[in-house]
Formats: sequence, C-alpha cells, structure tokens
Amino acid sequence: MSAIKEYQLFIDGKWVTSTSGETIDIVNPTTEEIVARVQNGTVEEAQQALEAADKAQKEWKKLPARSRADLLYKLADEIKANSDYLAELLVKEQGKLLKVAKGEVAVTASFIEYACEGARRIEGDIIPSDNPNEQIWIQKIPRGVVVAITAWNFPLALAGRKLGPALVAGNTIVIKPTSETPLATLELGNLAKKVGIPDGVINILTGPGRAMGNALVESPITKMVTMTGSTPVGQSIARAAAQNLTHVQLELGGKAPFIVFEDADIDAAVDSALHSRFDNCGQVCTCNERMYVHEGIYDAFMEKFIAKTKAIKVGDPMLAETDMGPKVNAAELKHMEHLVAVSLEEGATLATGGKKPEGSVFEKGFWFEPTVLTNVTQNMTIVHEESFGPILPVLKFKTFEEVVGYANDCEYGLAAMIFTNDMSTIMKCNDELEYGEIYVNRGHGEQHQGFHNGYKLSGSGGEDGKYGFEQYMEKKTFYIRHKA
Ligand SMILES: NC(=O)C1=CN([C@@H]2O[C@H](COP(=O)(O)OP(=O)(O)OC[C@H]3O[C@@H](n4cnc5c(N)ncnc54)[C@H](OP(=O)(O)O)[C@@H]3O)[C@@H](O)[C@H]2O)C=CC1
Ligand SMILES: O=C(O)[C@@H](O)[C@@H]1OC[C@H](O)[C@H]1O
Repeated sequence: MSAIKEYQLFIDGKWVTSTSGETIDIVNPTTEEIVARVQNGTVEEAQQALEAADKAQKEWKKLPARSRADLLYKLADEIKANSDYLAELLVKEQGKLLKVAKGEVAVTASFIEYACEGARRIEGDIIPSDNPNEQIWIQKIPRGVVVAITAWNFPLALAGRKLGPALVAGNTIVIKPTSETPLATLELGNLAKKVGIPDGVINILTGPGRAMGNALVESPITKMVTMTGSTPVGQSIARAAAQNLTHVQLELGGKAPFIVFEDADIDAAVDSALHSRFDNCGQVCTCNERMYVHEGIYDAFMEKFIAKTKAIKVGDPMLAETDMGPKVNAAELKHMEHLVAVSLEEGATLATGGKKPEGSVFEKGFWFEPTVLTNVTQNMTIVHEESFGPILPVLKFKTFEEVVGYANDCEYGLAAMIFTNDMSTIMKCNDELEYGEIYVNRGHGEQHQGFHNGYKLSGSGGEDGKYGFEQYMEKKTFYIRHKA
C-alpha cells in the first residue's frame, strides 16, 4: 500500500497545516481505500485566506487584463501537461472513468483558455449626457474577492470554470472544493505557484461546507459567491450571503426531461438517452433524469434502449473497456437503493438493474447497476426527486400538450432534451419548455460560449459565456463635465 499523502491548505501562496489538527479521509469509491487526507480547516483559516485574497487583489486588478490572461494561459498549459496525473487523481477520488477524467482535465484547461479570450472584451459604454459639456462613462470593474464552492461530480472542471473568468476580470479567489473530491483541485495550488501567479490570488481551502463554507460566504470581505451543488445548500448560501447583500451565482440541482416525439430518429435518440443518463454514473447536473416516449414508437424505442442499457459494462474505471464506474460514496449508493424501493412501492416496474452488481469485484466499492423503471406515472417520487445517479424512469405520452405539461411539472428548470424533426414542434418546445438549456436532437453537454443557466430551483445568475463572465464584474458610472 503506497503512503497516504496528506494535503495542506493553500493560503497566500503557502501550504499550511490546519490548527484544527484534524484531517478528512478521501476514500476511493472503487475500492473503499483511503487515498489521501486533507485538512479539516477552521473558520480562522477561512478568514486568513480571505485577507490574503483581499490584499493580493489590490495589485492583481492593476495588471492589464491581457497580462492576467497570459499567466492563466500558462496555468492552463500546466494543467494539460499534468493530465495523466490529474486524471488518475480524479479517478481515485471520484470514481469516474479514466477517459472521462482525461476529458475533465482537458475541459478544465479550456474553461480557463476561454476566459482568457475575454481579456480584451471587457467593454464599457460612453453615453452622451442630457447636460452640455458632459459625458457618461459606464465602466466594468472587478468585484474583489470571489469565493468559489464546488460539487464532487466534476470538481476540477468546476474550479476551472470559476477561477478562469474570476481572475481574468481582476478578482482574486478562495476555492473551497467539496470534502468528497478535493484532491485534483488542491493540485492547482502547485501549478499556480509554478507559473508565477502571485501569492494570494488563488487560495484553496478544505473543510466542511457547513462551517468553513459558511464562514467564507458570510464574510464582508467576500464580494461574490459562485457555487455549484445541491439546491438546499444553494438556498442556505443565498440566505447567508444576504446579510452583506453579496452577489451570488448558483448552479444547482436538476431533473431534466428527455422527450422522444413520434417522428424522432429512434437510433439517435436511444444513443443520446443512454449517454445522457449513464455517463459519469449519472452524476451530471444536466442528466436525462426522466424520459417521455411517444406511445406510437414506445415499443420499438424501448426494445433498443433496454438492450443497450443491459450491455453497459460496469467495473473498474481505470479500464478502457468499462462503460460505468461506481457512485461517489456510500450515502449516494443508499440514495439509489431508496429511490428504487420507493418507486416499486408506488407501482413502477423494474425493467433492468435496481441493485448492486453481483461478483467478487463488486464486494468493495459503491456500485449500482444501470436501472430503468417502466409503468411510471407522473405523480411518482422518481419523476420529481433528482436521482443524480443511474436510474431512469420512463413514461409514455400521446400529445404535445400532455408531455410539455409533464416536463414543466417540476421544481427545477436547468436542462431539457427533445428529439423531433418537426420544426413546428421544436419552436413550440422552445417557447413552452421552462428550462434554461434545451438540447434538440442531441444529448446534454454545454459549451463554454453558451450560458449554463438554471431556472426555478436550479439556480440563479448562470455561468459560462459572455453572460457568465459579466457576473464577475461590477459596473461604475462616471459623469464627467468639462469646461466648454
Ligand atoms: N447545476 C450544475 O451545474 C450542477 C449541479 N450539481 C448538483 O450538486 C449536487 C451534488 O453535489 P454535492 O457536492 O453533493 O452538493 P452539496 O450541495 O452537498 O455541496 C456542494 C458544495 O457546497 C458545500 N457546502 C455544503 N454546505 C454548505 C454551507 N452551508 N455553506 C457553504 N458551503 C456549503 C459543500 O462542502 P462539503 O462537501 O465540504 O460539505 C460542497 O463544496 C446535486 O444536487 C447536483 O444536481 C452538481 C454539478 C453541477
Ligand atoms: O456540472 C455539471 O455536471 C456539468 O456542467 C459538467 O461540469 C463540467 C462539464 O463541462 C459539464 O459537463
């Protein structure tokens, strides 16, 4: 057994051990072995990180945005240069497939590179005044210290998605990754030092969200909180931030409907539905959480879909032939078992899966079979509660009005997917589906230049693209009167 690495806190460019004297074990979801330990940081250390970020921001904001971007391009290059190491760390801490982990490392770098492209597009306005000899300037300026709080499903990518625009805009950042999967994110501290990002610009803390996270959110030093995670936690962050009216950007839970209309390309819809549910063991915020299939093609569609679901190879995420790894932890596994039990009690039928796979290789680890539930009705728990795992309830529908009503009968509003070739249906879906992101004739998967924006309880503010970049800046209006 290799020695268990103990990570420290990254504050003001230095690695420090927490005064708590306590650590948090990071467990490999595939083997249940401890792969590393991280600091159980204190609220005092949260304050130290915020003060370091505040001090560093005074100088960081004076750099031309292009100079800030040059340093961040180098960080992105270092992330790519360390892809194998970072990807294996992601597999060990989160259980995602190695090929998916390598994709996450690449997308982390590209999130940062995309933000760097915005360095020369921080544009304001010059507006004529109603008064003679006067101009009005509206400038975009950095907010100050940004706190970034991230979830466990794509921990490194979520960190890059936030630190990129935050730092290009002239802010500094304190990142608190989830206590489940902090390792790859912590490695960013070493890479930041290596490329010469000034001390205090990036700070990375570990510790329980309810204490450390809350302390970061509540501080008056914090001028923006960007958080990705569950809706209940996002709501508590919004409440805590309210006392200072701190700007909050929240990317939260989802329950994406996947709608297959009668004229859909069935093979394309089957493949997209499969990947949009089971990739990353169903742990993607925009996942196909519930599927509606027109009754006219239901049998043909489901025959192909069930066959492909049964063919999914569950196993060691390090192996190329594996299609799906384990859930991230025991609590999530228990949640899967609970949702299946409730669904069956409520009258659903188990078409495939529904339990831990059999075999000695699955004795250790948080494994769950790809699961499909049929004979599901709209009022069932599984149609409304996010599973964030490999469980897919399938319902039939007859009419457009019926399925749009089902799709919108939801407290979330992040993503929706539809398959149809009828332009009128597509445009009516665009008008009537209450979701911030709609994918037409393809599965989920955002792009940096889009806008990842959840309605209802899926979040507020949105991130990515030019509108996400705007969130990291304040505006200052300047009235200038000059002598005639
Ligand atoms: N919309 C989107 O883009 C995405 C949404 N998600 C959602 O995230 C959820 C799964 O991720 P998960 O990590 O379990 O989410 P959680 O909400 O449990 O945790 C998210 C982060 O918040 C921290 N946190 C917890 N309590 C507080 C608090 N009171 N104040 C400040 N920070 C706190 C956690 O720290 P700690 O872990 O140390 O407690 C963690 O870093 C799912 O609901 C999924 O839908 C996931 C990915 C993307
Ligand atoms: O957060 C999610 O689940 C998705 O937004 C995911 O995160 C980073 C990847 O680029 C997205 O697919």
